[in-house]
Amino acid sequence: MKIIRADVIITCPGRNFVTLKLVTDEGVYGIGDATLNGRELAVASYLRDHVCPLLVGRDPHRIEDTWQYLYKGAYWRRGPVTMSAIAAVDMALWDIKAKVAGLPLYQLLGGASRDGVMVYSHATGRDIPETLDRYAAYQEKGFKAIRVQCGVPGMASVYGVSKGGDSYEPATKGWPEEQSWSTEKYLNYVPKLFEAVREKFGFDTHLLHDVHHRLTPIEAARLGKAVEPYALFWLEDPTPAENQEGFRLIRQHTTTPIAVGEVFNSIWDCKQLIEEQLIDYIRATLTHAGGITHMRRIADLAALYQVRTGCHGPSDLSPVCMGAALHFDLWVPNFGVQEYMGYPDPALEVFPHAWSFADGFMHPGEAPGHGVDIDETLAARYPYDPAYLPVARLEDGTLTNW
Ligand SMILES: O=C(O)C(=O)C[C@H](O)[C@H](O)CO
Repeated sequence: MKIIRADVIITCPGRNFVTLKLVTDEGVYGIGDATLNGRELAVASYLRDHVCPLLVGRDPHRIEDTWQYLYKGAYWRRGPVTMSAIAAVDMALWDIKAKVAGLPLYQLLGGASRDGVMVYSHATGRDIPETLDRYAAYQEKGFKAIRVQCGVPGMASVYGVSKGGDSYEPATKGWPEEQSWSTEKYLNYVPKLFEAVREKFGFDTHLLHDVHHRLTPIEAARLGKAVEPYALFWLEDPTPAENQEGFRLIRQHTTTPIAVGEVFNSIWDCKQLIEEQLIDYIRATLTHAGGITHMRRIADLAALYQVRTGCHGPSDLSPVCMGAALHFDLWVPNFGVQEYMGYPDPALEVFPHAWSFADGFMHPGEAPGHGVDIDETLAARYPYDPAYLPVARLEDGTLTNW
């Protein structure tokens, strides 16, 4: 069996997605997600100009060899662009292998370790009452785990909260939006949100929150300690993780579980955090961290230290990533939770999928492969539309972490 074509498809059904399609001489094809929010064309070019020509003629079954060939063969290792491109190839190859076997992908990984994949969604509001209403609506839909984010008095915009109060999409057209940030206002307010949730809804649903890299280690330690009574499932990205030793300080002060890793793209980014047990959940995911082949290595390392997975799953990773991630989640022994923000209808139409949701759990379905396809005719109706993630400044104008 040979790969005879490798195409990159860029489409914007509500937001931009980059998809790699590998076609074989036997007519079987596979697709992989290569979307890197705000830098989509860099990965598309990496694939089109440097990877696709190398794939034509290769045996699609040699997934490991192809992974090593693209990783070691480039000489220049790691980084989000390279690793997203490798991930797309890897996902497409696993899709092909499972289709040829006539099996859903999770069966090739080792079979199901659970009946369904617990997913969390985002309850966000401009203020606490609005967030509580959204929380109630997600509970009503059956979610067992809910992330909460809300507006902070005195701050014009806050990560995770849309200005109109509807679903949150951070990327904006034109130049990156400039947002302002005050750690003091945030730290003084956010514990009140958790208190209100626990007071109104009790402790039965898992409660999550994303700090989105905004605090220093000692500030994060203070927050983790202050919110211990609300028994969070996790506090995510409390401080930027380039400085992995910084997490020691957080750990010394609080038992609030910590989740990190959505901006990671290789096992090397996770190594110290996992080996020193500085985190409880690893958030790397298939598209940005080298596909199924590499995520399995990260999860296996994490399992040695009782760190569980909590794959990143925002609406800026395509439904292809979501489908493949659900197969991974159904199999991975040290599974924790999977993020699921959902997608606008046009995206779900461009990417027909086999997954399902019921009562807080998702299942990848039994279709051979990863169960997500692309309708190329429909995709062509939604041309690429440049958009950027925002940047954040402190109130005095200093650029800070968004
Ligand atoms: O889903 C999350 O936890 C995020 O933080 C989402 C990120 O802001 C988003 O993926 C950036 O493109």
